[in-house]
Amino acid sequence: MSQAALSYVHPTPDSPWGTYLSQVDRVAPYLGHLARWIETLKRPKRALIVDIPIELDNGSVAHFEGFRVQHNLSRGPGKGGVRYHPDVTLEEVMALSAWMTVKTAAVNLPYGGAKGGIRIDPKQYSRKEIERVTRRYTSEIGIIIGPQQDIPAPDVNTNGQIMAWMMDTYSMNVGGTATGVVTGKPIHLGGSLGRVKSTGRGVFVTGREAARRLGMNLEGARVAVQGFGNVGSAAAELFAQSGSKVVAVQDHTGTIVNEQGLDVAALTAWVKENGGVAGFAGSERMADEEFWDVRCDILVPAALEGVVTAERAQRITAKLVLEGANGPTVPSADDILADRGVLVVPDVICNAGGVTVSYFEWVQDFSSFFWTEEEINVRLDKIMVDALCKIWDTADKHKITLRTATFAVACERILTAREERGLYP
Ligand SMILES: NC(=O)C1=CN([C@@H]2O[C@H](COP(=O)(O)OP(=O)(O)OC[C@H]3O[C@@H](n4cnc5c(N)ncnc54)[C@H](O)[C@@H]3O)[C@@H](O)[C@H]2O)C=CC1
Ligand SMILES: O=C(O)CCC(=O)C(=O)O
Repeated sequence: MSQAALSYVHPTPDSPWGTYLSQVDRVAPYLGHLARWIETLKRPKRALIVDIPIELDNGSVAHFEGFRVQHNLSRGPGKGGVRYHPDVTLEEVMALSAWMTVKTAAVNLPYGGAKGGIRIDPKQYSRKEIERVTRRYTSEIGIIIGPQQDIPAPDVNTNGQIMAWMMDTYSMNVGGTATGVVTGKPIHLGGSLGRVKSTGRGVFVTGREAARRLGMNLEGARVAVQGFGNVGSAAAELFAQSGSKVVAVQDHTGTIVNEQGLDVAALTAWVKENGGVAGFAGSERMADEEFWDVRCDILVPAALEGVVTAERAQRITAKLVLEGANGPTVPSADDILADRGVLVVPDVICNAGGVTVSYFEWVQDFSSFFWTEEEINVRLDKIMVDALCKIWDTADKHKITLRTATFAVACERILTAREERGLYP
């Protein structure tokens, strides 16, 4: 019997939750007897909405909406980042948490999926105000997070400092230092070497493997990157180090191009100093919409959801799309790219490097024994390559896209755990 749709969200075909539901529907034929559990994936286990009141620096009081959604906990504690953005909604956080469930299973980490967010533009607030927002949010979601329950991490507009405040607030509330409650922390507070660049590194590793299988040489390959934050900048740096030419970069301040290849190290320093790519000396400015027409071999969307629309999918010149962002491609665009022979390495495997090194951080925190950066990068590389290999074989076997294949591998693991744990009578 088909189940009623959730009453508290109203997804459209291209909205984040609508996109996710369509991805789940596409995997159903490949799940065999486990398909009877599929409804589990279509509703979050738990969604918490919190009010975050803080005193602003000018003495007035402001309220912010905060969310923490635990989509699925069948394979272990919840895991997933916290986003600070003015457009955050419950529906978006639900989708992001669901993609975490699929992602952690795709790389076989012992986690479920969760995500959090606060509806705030952090650029409008002082450091002290952001600290107050973070501490109040952490206290409010403290009833459902914990090293064995749900472990937040950085996402858009959050970073190691915010994780340090979250760790400190949670620790104060439980009465003892609990480093394992969040990952992506500063190194001297139990953070892991390699975590900051791990998501971008994972994007590069899956890109390198996909390019090899496509017979594409990275040396001289033209790369366009949307989003030059944690994920986009680290991926761009590794492509540049491999001899690729990063010809275009877009962020919230504008779009820049250089036919000869941008100096990625200099651009990174510029963005750190100036807050965005606009005005970078070694480049020309381009109209934002033209980014999607840039002649390139590899396209890396590494900003926000829903940017690869059906219309843009017709124009993209790349042969390989590496989804650094979560949910950048809407389902209709996915179909167009597949028909045009453009290979998409989907978010749920492509950007899994971050959560993989978060897992390493969590393990290191529990054992209080820390690994070298080389050990971390070698282990990360192996996990990503092995996972992609299994997904590729599944795609070949069923003649399906890498996205549906990733869902097939992951959902089999999630629903097997669901079945083995059973239902409480
Ligand atoms: N940080 C992490 O470890 C992980 C992040 N992701 C995903 O990667 C994506 C980027 O995350 P981060 O790099 O961490 O965030 P970030 O906050 O470090 O950077 C975000 C980037 O997106 C750009 N951006 C924002 N709005 C834009 C717009 N309208 N047009 C073009 N660019 C825009 C910003 O200027 C910035 O360069 C998100 O989808 C996130 O969920 C996925 C896995 C892990
Ligand atoms: O590092 C983590 O735990 C989660 C990172 C994240 O939010 C993501 O992969 O989208």
